[in-house]
Amino acid sequence: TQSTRPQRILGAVQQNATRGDPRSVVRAIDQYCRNQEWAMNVGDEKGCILDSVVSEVNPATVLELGTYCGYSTVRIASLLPPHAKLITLEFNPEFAVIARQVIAWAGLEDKIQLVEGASGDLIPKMKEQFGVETFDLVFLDHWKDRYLPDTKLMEECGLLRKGSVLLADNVICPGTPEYLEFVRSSPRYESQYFKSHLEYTKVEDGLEKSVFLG
Ligand SMILES: O=C(NCCCOCn1ccc2cnccc21)c1cc(-c2ccc(F)cc2)cc(O)c1O
Ligand SMILES: [Mg+2]
Repeated sequence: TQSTRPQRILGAVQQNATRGDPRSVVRAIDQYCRNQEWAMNVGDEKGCILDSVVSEVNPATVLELGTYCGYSTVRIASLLPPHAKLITLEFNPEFAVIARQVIAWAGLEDKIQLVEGASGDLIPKMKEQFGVETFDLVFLDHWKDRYLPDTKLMEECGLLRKGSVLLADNVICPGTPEYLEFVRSSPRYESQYFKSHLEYTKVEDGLEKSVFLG
């Protein structure tokens, strides 16, 4: 029976990455997706921008919306201080099955909690079910038309504090026009655009970093 793209990405990790070495997992996925078949990981170029923001924020609590195969999950978690926690939400059960194995290969299970379901349902349960107060960093990489409603929902649920950083992937391609308009015009956010390219291509894309001002 035909394998799926996520299954082939997991295979590339198991064949080319060293167990317990997150950076080798990241490298193996980038090499596979650049040389064999494209996949919607944040990728190496935007990944460097992601790394710099994670290192600058040095977050104790991270929320990732959109796990896919766990590439950015592993990339972020590999930079977190001890005892820091990353919660990642994935809607697609098949992606979740693969991501759990990629996260395990990287040896980062203790820092990462993968939760399956829709952000609109799970965000209101964050405090009671996952013991979260507020998030220091949120990486938005899920359905592009959910970035704005979920940002408003996180505000309403008291999950953002003065200084919380939102980092959004794909603000140009596929694009998140309503989200961009909101964070760039709202007095409650200080936004900055990091120009880059769509993963593994020459197409323009970028990350938008928005600091919640409270
Ligand atoms: O679509 C993309 N990502 C989203 C996946 C579904 O996410 C669904 N999803 C994941 C948690 C979650 C929680 N609640 C609801 C939905 C939830 C995505 C797409 C492209 C892309 C660019 C050019 C193309 F020609 C084709 C595709 C690039 C990216 O970097 C992306 O991230
Ligand atoms: Mg993306």
